[in-house]
Amino acid sequence: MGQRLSGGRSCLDVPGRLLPQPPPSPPPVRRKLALLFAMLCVWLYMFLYSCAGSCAAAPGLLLLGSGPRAAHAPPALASAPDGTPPRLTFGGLAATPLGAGKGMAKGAESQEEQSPEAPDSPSPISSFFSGSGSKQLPQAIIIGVKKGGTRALLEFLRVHPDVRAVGAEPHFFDRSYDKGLAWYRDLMPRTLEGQITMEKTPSYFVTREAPARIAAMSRDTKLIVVVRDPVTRAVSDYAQTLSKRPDIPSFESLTFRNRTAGLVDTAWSAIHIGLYAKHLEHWLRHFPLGRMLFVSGERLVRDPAGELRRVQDFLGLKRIITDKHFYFNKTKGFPCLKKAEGSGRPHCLGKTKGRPHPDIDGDVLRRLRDFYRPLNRKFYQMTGLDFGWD
Ligand SMILES: Nc1ncnc2c1ncn2[C@@H]1O[C@H](COP(=O)(O)OS(=O)(=O)O)[C@@H](OP(=O)(O)O)[C@H]1O
Repeated sequence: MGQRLSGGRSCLDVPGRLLPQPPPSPPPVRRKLALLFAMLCVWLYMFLYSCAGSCAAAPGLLLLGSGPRAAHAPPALASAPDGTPPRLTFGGLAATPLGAGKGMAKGAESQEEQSPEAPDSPSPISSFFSGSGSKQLPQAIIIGVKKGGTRALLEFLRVHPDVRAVGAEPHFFDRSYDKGLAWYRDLMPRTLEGQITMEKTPSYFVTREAPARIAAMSRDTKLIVVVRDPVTRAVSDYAQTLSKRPDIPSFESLTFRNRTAGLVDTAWSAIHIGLYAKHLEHWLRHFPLGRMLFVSGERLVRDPAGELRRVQDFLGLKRIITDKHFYFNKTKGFPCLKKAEGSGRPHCLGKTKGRPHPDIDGDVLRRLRDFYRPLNRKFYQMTGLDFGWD
């Protein structure tokens, strides 16, 4: 103490810099700069927030720069005033470039293989906005059919800024219904005002309980069914199973209950799914035809923009997805996106879409065509659309 006080210094003599001092007031220029920066941040936040719903709709910004938006068009397939559906022909359409298809074993699961085109992880831009908006139950569902081209349709639709969709198949109305609608809603991506929430689960179309369950959620739900020649579809289904279980019996032996008698085994799921008229009857007990849109799987390959136009009209969306969004990839043998949603890079569907189909005995295919013909005709009548499979 004495030491500290020596030299004539007391505690009171400690230099001012060691005592608590009030913070120096920032010079006016720095204060103004800080204020300006804060205002800039607020403005930037508001700008980006509004962009999530509106700027993205401008094709020149986040899409392809594909020109002005087309005007809203009326639904292409509105029913006639007397309730009879209009007739639209898909006749003369070529089958998929790879021709005849593939199938699956009796009772085989109908879940889509996990593939890169079923992304659950949001794109960087969606992650940025993941905090905004709210989760809604889907207003539109792609309910089928398995191997019809459902993944291609959903991936193409996702390019639309007003469509938000779950990547993986939720299988809520067939496998997880007991989990409840809150669970289902929680699977959905967040949407902003004016955006449509969608999902696809192709097995719904053949699930007996699905129509009533979806109607109980909302009778206004829009239902999309991608249909494909049931014979090619069956072969495609078989090829999928064969790729996982190479030891399954031949397509020919699974097709018939009694080959000599020409008795087709309708219990085999690859055949059963193609009984479109029968499945549609169940849906029409719960939904009017006007709530359903039938997309031609063949035309989705041949003219994706044409089918996407019908789908956008049906969903009440602006016609933003056009032929400018697609190119034909010769190696893949299918149309691909010039710029995929989120990445902005060219994007084809993965290897599990567009597989080579095994060779099937021509006589078996002919007999299957004969089997499906009357059912296809009934389906054309019910939908008012001729898909040209015969
Ligand atoms: N653009 C494009 N690229 C690749 N594949 C396309 C495309 N458009 C339609 N398809 C056809 O989609 C068929 C698979 O149908 P799904 O996606 O409905 O299959 S699944 O039920 O989800 O497993 C798939 O069937 P396979 O050719 O038998 O593999 C394709 O023919």
